[in-house]
Amino acid sequence: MLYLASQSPRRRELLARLGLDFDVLALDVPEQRRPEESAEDYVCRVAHEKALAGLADVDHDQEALVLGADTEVVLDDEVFGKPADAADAMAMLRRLSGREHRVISAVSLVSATRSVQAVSISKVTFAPLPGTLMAAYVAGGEPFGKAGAYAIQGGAEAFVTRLDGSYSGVMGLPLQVTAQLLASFGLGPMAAAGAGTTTTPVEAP
Ligand SMILES: Cc1cn([C@H]2C[C@H](O)[C@@H](COP(=O)(O)OP(=O)(O)OP(=O)(O)O)O2)c(=O)[nH]c1=O
Repeated sequence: MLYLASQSPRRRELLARLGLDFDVLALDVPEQRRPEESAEDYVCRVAHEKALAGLADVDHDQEALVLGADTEVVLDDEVFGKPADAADAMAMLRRLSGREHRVISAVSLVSATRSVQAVSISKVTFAPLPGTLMAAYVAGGEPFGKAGAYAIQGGAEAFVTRLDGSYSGVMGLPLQVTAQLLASFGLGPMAAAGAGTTTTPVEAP
């Protein structure tokens, strides 16, 4: 059985697009970057910890395959997670306004015997955002529960002047690399098609 170790409705919606049956596990894994840890290492570690926590949760199922993912917005080397409150959301949007940032999304897939992971890094550029626009966006509530205080799949699509990378990755689950990871377990559209891969999933430590 495939399990999605995530409370994110976006991840549920995106994974469903691959046409697989899966169950959702509600877990709460702490997200705290370690001193000296690079942004990319941090995102990969958290995705892997979510998958491992999910695997522990379904230890009754010997056939379990668990997918964990993490998404963070990174400006220079600063990681923007989900905003704590409206002031925090405003501060993040002000920093992102008129600049390019990265969105790092990592995916980890674990079974009792094997684990693989992949990371997707997208570059997103925001137009300069008027203060009134940011204030209205925050007041509308969309920033909450979203890394970097925005949703590309929502009103923030109008902020984006350039996206270089994976739209689904920015939304929370990069579907191309996810399909590749699933194919390495013989699942999903890329396995069914016997498709070649452009990125080799790496065995997780
Ligand atoms: C940048 C961006 C993020 N997001 C969301 C995706 C994720 O849900 C969230 C990043 O937080 P995460 O900590 O990656 O995920 P989560 O806490 O929502 O869910 P879980 O840990 O249970 O898997 O931000 C968008 O929906 N749209 C966007 O454009």
